Amino acid sequence: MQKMADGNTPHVAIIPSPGIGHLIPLVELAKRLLDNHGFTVTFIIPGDSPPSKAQRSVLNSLPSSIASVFLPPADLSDVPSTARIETRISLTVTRSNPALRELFGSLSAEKRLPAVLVVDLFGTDAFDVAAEFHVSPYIFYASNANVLTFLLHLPKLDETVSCEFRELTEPVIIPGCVPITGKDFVDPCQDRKDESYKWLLHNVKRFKEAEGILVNSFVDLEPNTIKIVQEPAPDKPPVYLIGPLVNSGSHDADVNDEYKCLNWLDNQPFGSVLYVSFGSGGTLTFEQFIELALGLAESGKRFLWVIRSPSGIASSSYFNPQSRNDPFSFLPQGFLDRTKEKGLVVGSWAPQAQILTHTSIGGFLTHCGWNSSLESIVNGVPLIAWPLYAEQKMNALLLVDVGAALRARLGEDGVVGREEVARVVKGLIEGEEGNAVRKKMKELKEGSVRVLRDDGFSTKSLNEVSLKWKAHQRKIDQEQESFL
Ligand SMILES: O=c1ccn([C@@H]2O[C@H](COP(=O)(O)OP(=O)(O)O[C@H]3O[C@H](CO)[C@@H](O)[C@H](O)[C@H]3O)[C@@H](O)[C@H]2O)c(=O)[nH]1
Repeated sequence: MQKMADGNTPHVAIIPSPGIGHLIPLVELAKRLLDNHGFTVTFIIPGDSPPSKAQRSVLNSLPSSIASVFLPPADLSDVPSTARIETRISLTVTRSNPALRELFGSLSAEKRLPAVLVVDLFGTDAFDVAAEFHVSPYIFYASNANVLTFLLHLPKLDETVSCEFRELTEPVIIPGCVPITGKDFVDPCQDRKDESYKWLLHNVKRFKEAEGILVNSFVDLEPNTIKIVQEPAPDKPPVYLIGPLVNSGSHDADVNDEYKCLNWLDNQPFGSVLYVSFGSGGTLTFEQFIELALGLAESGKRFLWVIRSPSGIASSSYFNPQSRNDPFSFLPQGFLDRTKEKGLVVGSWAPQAQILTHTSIGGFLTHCGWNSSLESIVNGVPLIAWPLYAEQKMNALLLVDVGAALRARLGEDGVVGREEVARVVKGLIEGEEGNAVRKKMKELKEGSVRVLRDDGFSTKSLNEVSLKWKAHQRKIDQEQESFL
């Protein structure tokens, strides 16, 4: 355990559920709470195995006033290996409650109990422990207000729709949301009999127990949704838009890869390179991997592609971004030679935050993970949406709807063919449609700067939350005093 909060300093505990995509924005939240609001922060990390290299590298990069406590691994030995990621993530948090209770017990004995516990989408069972210690429960929703609105509506959909959502023939209209077909609902909703759906519903039903929900989005990106999601309603906690909180470090990138990527980008023309990456865990099928490779080559455009060994399960690298096999061995024969003038291919992990700020980058082909989407937006980099799993199809709909992304279209066989890859890549980098997206991205980038100024929308929202948290800290401190 690293240094922990001193008594009397406002103290927040954060539980990121497993997955780097959940940890990274919470780390940025912690830094903001420390720098702008004088909080000390303790990360409490649950897992079902010892912490990964990626987790350690992210947490080790933090200032010493942000502490980290790794809870003992939760026992998931009875969970089938075929269980979906949402099931594993939720169970890990739920089964870590005894260890969390013990930790809060010792913090309380030392008068260092946090005023607030922040969890993410899959962490609401930790509210049981928060309630026992009078710690105020909050949710940090790491994706956008559009998907949050959908999730808040999910219990009602669950009651009113009897078939599988994917069988619905009409798009579902939810006030404040982009119209959405059942097939594009978040992944765990694709099979209502699966445990992952039950866990999602379980967590979402507990959202109402939170004192507030913080969302990593900002007003310019989804103005209509925000108006609706912030309207007070029974069973809906106040919603605060505090984003964009984006990755500011290179974390797990290999230094050689980091140097290779940035050095290569230094030698490319301004705005010419398409960055291609599917986040911390996304993988393509072998067939799709090949079509993407051939399409990139056929486009004739420059690209920086982060590859991972293909797999039949799109989220197969979620808990461990590193490929088990050599991903280069799956590339079409002669590919690297054929594209060496135009392309750079790196394995598994790249310094994405630095790449997206580089002036040679002209576009980002992304799986629409929300962190990647925001990192692109704050740098004004136009997107090609290529969603894979989780809530990424909903993110893609939103990004295309606001004009921030072009969409790579699936063929009838469910694969994006090489011609389509070449079409959409050329369209983004040099086409008229690319210009429109670039223009929109410029506006969004400006908006993302505005909301984070001293008097900006997101800054004011976080100020409001911070005042509430400090008031609760005083109450907790008084309670602890009166026990003496
Ligand atoms: O080579 C890489 C790949 C990723 N990253 C970083 O890792 C993060 C990836 O986050 P994200 O783009 O959101 O993707 P996932 O890791 O897939 O995120 C999970 O969590 C997100 C937030 O809840 C969801 O939006 C996604 O659907 C879900 O898969 C970003 O900060 C990237 O900068 C790197 O630095 N280098």
